[in-house]
Amino acid sequence: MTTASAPKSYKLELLSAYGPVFRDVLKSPPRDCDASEVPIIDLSDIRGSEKERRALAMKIRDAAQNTGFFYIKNHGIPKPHIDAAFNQAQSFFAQPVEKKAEVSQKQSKFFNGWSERRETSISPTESRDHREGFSFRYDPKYDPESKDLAAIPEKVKECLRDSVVNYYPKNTEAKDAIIDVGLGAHTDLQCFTFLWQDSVGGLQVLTNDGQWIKVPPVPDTFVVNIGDFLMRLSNDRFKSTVHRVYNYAAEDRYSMPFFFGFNFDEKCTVLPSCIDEENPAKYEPISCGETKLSRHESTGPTAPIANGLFADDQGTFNSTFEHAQDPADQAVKSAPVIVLRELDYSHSGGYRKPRALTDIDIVNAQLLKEETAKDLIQM
Ligand SMILES: O=C(O)CCC(=O)C(=O)O
Ligand SMILES: [Fe+2]
Repeated sequence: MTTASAPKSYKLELLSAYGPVFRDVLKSPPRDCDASEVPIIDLSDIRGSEKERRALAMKIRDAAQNTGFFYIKNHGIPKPHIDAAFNQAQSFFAQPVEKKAEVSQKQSKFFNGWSERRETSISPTESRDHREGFSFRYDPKYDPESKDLAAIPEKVKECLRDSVVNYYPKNTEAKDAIIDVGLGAHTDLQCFTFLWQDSVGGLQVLTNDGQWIKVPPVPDTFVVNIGDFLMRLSNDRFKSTVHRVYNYAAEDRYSMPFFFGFNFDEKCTVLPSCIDEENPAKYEPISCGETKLSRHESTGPTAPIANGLFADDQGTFNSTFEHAQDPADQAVKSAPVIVLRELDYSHSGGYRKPRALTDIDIVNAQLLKEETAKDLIQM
């Protein structure tokens, strides 16, 4: 008798500006990255001779075209500033939930503020995110250290500097237990991200071959990665790479990403220098604000809970389940139903926009057989 071999890969659903995209991902465990995949680039030459600056620019270009992730060292950001920010992050998250709720992201029009554990679900294929975040936007107006605003070039003034501090609580399960993802698989939306991570580890990056690789902390470096808007600007020359976080450690993990990109009212258009006869523009101009809004709507508190099951344009249900481990979903175990929230998507303008917030008993609505519903709930 032949036994069917277990599939070696699974489909990972990702959110993009045009709706869901899928990647084949190997089921093999994450392996360590090597220096060719995520190089450490020394920025000391940034103020060197033209030759040195060119050589540095080429290293950055190669890394941006290869994995889209690299470390930078000798970046010039003073250690006391980083330590002070890290201390603030720890003190903020150590406060009681009621205190943090006073600055809840739910009250903000622009997605600033605190998001609680399991509030977001950045990856439709994975569990809810087991992390807390605090999002804010840098504005020199509120900077306690006055800055010479005239020194900032006009073009850069239009850019947005979004920041988050992330807190991934320590793992209290057994080392080999299946745990929730800290922050699910995603690409960053803006142009590029500078990420400071503490010494705990947990960041993983997806290679082109669909293998998760670990990008461990390297003292005194920042991780830099390319975001979606830079990938569009460069007509896909620079790679916006999928990444996620799992905190398997018995220690709390903190990270501080800084997203550099466009303001809400800007348009992201492919640069003329990245287009020629053989490489026509792959992307239409898009509104940065709308894209950002649509991403937040799809990942925030109202994101689908029974992720991976959604109707396509013909109303057919596609099952792309990988995990449905969310205890909130599993709470419906007692009944042979799966309640889908926010089932209804419009595809207007190429964005995946939630149109309505609905609770649907999909068994009663005869969209799913009771047996299948039970199987899905048990997964
Ligand atoms: O915590 C990390 O290492 C990564 C965080 C991240 O990817 C994000 O906030 O977009
Ligand atoms: Fe990210």
